[in-house]
Formats: sequence, C-alpha cells, structure tokens
Amino acid sequence: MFSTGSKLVAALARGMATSARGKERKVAVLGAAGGIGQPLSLLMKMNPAVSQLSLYDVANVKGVAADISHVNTKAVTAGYEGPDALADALKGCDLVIIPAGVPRKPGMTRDDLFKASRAINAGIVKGLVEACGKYCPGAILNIISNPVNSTVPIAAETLKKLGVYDARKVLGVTTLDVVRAKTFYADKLGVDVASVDIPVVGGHAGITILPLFSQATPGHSLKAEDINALTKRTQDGGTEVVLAKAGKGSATLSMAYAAALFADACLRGLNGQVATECAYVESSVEPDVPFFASRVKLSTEGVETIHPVGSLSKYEKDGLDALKPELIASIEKGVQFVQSA
Ligand SMILES: NC(=O)C1=CN([C@@H]2O[C@H](COP(=O)(O)OP(=O)(O)OC[C@H]3O[C@@H](n4cnc5c(N)ncnc54)[C@H](O)[C@@H]3O)[C@@H](O)[C@H]2O)C=CC1
Ligand SMILES: O=C([O-])CC(=O)C(=O)O
Repeated sequence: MFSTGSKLVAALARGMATSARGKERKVAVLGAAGGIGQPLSLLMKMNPAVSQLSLYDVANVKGVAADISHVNTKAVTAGYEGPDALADALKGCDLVIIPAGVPRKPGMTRDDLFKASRAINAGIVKGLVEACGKYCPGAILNIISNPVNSTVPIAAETLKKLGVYDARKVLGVTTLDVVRAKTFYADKLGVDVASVDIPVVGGHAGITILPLFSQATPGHSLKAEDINALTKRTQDGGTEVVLAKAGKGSATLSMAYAAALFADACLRGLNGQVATECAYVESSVEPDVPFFASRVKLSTEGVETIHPVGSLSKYEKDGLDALKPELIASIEKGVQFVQSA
C-alpha cells in the first residue's frame, strides 16, 4: 500500500515538478471548488515548487481547502470564499490559474458559453482578471475558462485598460489538446505515450485546434485517412467527453492534469529552468491573427520566445487557412466585449 502510494507520488513529481529548489512561489486557483478546480488544486498542492496555495471560489471552497490542506506537502493552503476575499487570495501571487466558469452541456459549442446567460464566462473572466490586475499585477495568468479563443483576448484587454498588461504573462491553456493528441497518436502507433510529442497550434475550439502530426515524434507513415481521423478526434476530444458525461459537465480530470503540467512549466520558467509548451498567447507568428497557440519558451518573465508553426503538410496548411476566420472572429468578439463595457 505504502510503496504504491510512494510510487504514485514519485511518478507525479517526475512528470510535474523539477523546480522545488526555486524561490517560494504563491499560486492561486480561481474556481477552485469546481470540477476542474478541485483536482487541479490537489495537484498544485503536490507540486514542490509551490509554497503557498490560495483556493478561491464564490461558493463551497472552505471545505475543499480544509481537505487539501491536510495533504503532507509543503504548500500552505488556504480557502477564500466570495468577492470580499479575492484581494487576500491574490496578493503576492506569482501564478494565477483560472478555471472559473460554466462548462458545456451536450449540443453547445464553447462559444455558447460566451453567449449563454449574459456572456457569463466572458464576464467572470473579466472580473477575475481585473482583480489580478489590481492585486497581483506581475503574476502569470493561466486562463482555462472557455471559450479560451475569446477569454484570453478578454484578459489582455482588461489588463490593458488597467495599464498593467504584459503579453508575456497572459497564457491560454491548450495543454489538453496536446495531451489528447499524444494519447490518440500513441494508441494508433502502438508506442509508449511517454516517447510521443506533438505540437498543437491555432486555438482551442473545434477546427481551430490543429494538431501537427507531420511534426510528431516518433515519426510515422500513417495513411491520410488515419491522420484525418486523429486530427478530428483531437479537435472533438472535448465534445467526446461532454457527450459521455451527458449533461454533467465537460472534461475535468484530464483538464486538471493538463493544467497542472502547464502550471508546472510556468513555475519552472519562473525559476529559471527551460520549459517549452504549446499555449495560446498574443502572437505575431500568423499575420492577421493576434492571438495564436504555438510552442512557447517559458522563462523568468513568462513567455520568452514564441515559435512559428514550422513546416506543414498540405493537409495542415489547409487546416491553418480554414481555422483563421473563426479564430479571428472569436478574438474580435473578446476584444469588443471589454472595449464596449
Ligand atoms: N481550456 C481547456 O482546455 C478547458 C476548459 N474548460 C472550461 O473550464 C471551465 C470550468 O469547468 P468546470 O470546472 O468543469 O466547471 P464547474 O462548474 O464544475 O466549476 C466552475 C467553478 O467556477 C466557480 N465560479 C463561477 N463564477 C466564479 C467567479 N466569479 N469567481 C470564482 N469562481 C467562480 C463555480 O462556483 C465553480 O466552482 C469551463 O468554462 C470549461 O468550459 C474545461 C475543460 C477544458
Ligand atoms: O469541450 C469543452 O467544453 C471543454 C474543453 O474545452 C475541452 O475538453 O477541451
């Protein structure tokens, strides 16, 4: 029993944290009582790079914080409930992870989460990012709340309005797309998933998610129809989970895992170690698309280098052309939402 537990902790630690010797780091999870927030908070409590963990939600977070605080790892954990507690949750934060918001139900697109109930997720992200701009303006933000294609531009515009925007520090979390592409590809090839790497570029909704299997490691000689099937499954991975959960939400556990990996990469960067991950950021790698996901190098100030998409197959070039109008429209919608507020 005990040794199995130790192995589990060691495996998680190997995958996630290499930065335990860095500075003391304060991390906040906003939306910590939710389907993603709870397992993500646990994973952040297990990250040795974290010395303080703030768990914030509008409801039900005290119990989550009390529960997680008993885990015998370094991070001192506290729960903060309701808007009056937000300032204390955020003060001194190095990294703020935002999975607050409403998840999809079957039949909805991610963009419906922007529209539904008076732009609910758009408003939630705007409000939380405003608080980050006031109480921890230098922190790196990891935006998980959907529609990511719009919520990241919302975050950027919100911080611009406050005069504290630093494009290097606002990152949309697209890691789950990479996690899915790796899993599906390894399964198809019958190889160890740990040996697999695949960049996923574009955005985080439907056809804007573009996995680049032509750049996959290890290489392959898959037929065009197999690449098409892998691409579609990666693009529809979120919907696959939404349908399987049949009205009880969207991906939470795989998302918490993906967010914990990405947050760890940000912490490693902050602590001066090299970390490269795909992320959706303000970018000039594709002309006319002001926010775009591609590989980014993370360092002490957040995004240090944004890598171009690299060489693409004809299939991927067509996918890139096809995704741009939708992605640009989602970006404009986010920008408009803040500018017209
Ligand atoms: N980027 C990605 O790859 C993914 C994004 N998501 C998105 O993450 C979001 C959260 O999903 P779940 O955790 O499943 O939803 P959930 O409904 O289980 O949890 C959301 C939490 O946010 C809290 N919340 C609502 N308004 C808040 C506010 N103003 N401040 C702080 N907390 C607030 C709620 O009280 C709740 O605890 C959704 O928008 C979902 O679409 C989900 C999966 C993957
Ligand atoms: O599909 C959704 O609504 C949640 C999500 O972003 C994902 O699982 O990739």
